Amino acid sequence: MRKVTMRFGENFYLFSIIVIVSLLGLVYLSFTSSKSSRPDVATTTLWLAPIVWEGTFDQKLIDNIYKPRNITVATTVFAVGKYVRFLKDFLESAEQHFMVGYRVHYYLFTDRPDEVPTVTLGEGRQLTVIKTETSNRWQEISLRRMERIEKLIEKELTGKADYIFSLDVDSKFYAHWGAESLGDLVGVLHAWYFGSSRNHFPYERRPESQAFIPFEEGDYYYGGAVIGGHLDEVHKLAKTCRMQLDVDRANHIEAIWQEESHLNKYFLYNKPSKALSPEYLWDDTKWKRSYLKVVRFSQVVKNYANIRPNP
Ligand SMILES: CC(=O)N[C@H]1[C@@H](OP(=O)(O)OP(=O)(O)OC[C@H]2O[C@@H](n3ccc(=O)[nH]c3=O)[C@H](O)[C@@H]2O)O[C@H](CO)[C@H](O)[C@@H]1O
Ligand SMILES: [Mn+2]
Repeated sequence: MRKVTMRFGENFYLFSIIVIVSLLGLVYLSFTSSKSSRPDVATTTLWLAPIVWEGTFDQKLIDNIYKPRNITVATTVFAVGKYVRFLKDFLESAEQHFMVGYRVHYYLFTDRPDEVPTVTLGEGRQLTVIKTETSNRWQEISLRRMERIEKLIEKELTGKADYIFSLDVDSKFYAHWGAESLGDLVGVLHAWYFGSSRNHFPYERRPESQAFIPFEEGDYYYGGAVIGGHLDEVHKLAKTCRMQLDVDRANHIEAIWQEESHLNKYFLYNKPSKALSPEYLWDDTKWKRSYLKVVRFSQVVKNYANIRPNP
């Protein structure tokens, strides 16, 4: 009889411990899984594409997915006229922070090949200089990128690269920019318009332009300085924007922010599969906001009158 009581006592003790440990486990799990790592910002778009912020991804897990695929990331950079002066900082900082550990092939378009600085590239990284003509209008230099990207993908990249990024050269990398940025079609949320309501976005508002977006439409304002994605998707984007730019040209109209306006129109009807937060396109002149935990890539301060061929 005594033995039975003892066994019951022991079992009860063990049972209580199991219950307490399980409860603590449940509390821990519900706490860690329901708590968003970034409650201060939206981390998905309304069409459930991720918005990439510091704290929303695990770099090791992402590298485990992309590294075995042995991918190549083509990266187009335009340095026409005096913009060659930005190349050194751009390339040196890219070698420190941009897609480190991945194969990167820079395609550098310039009218001044002799002025391209020598920058030591890491393993698996290369640079091809492509001579291109200049223009006496900066707007033209900027918007012509679409057609050059379109042709580059058609003539050069098929079978040689998997992803492509087009990046503004008047910029610098300050921190990690890795495979978390890859996706089928990738746009960046423009730092100056992030958080503004859409009627404040500087979309093209004249219906005569192919880039026209009415006031009651629009999701975000995307920056023209970063366009990315899978080769096929970026080819479709560049070709469509180039065709729309051609129609505008024939109608003697230039969209307010040139190819950036056409890009915004494109993204309105062809939603990006991933959006990069303003961490990926900040501006050195902009006051750092509390949501900005890290600046990865930022536009450097420039004297427009000094470097552009026209006002
Ligand atoms: C931060 C951002 O989203 N910037 C966009 C914005 O102004 P930005 O003021 O950033 O335009 P920008 O002067 O940097 O020109 C865009 C790019 O074109 C190239 N370039 C331009 C002029 C020149 O003389 N030589 C030259 O090489 C260069 O690669 C430069 O980075 O609007 C432009 C279109 O109007 C582009 O969409 C830019 O990407
Ligand atoms: Mn720029």
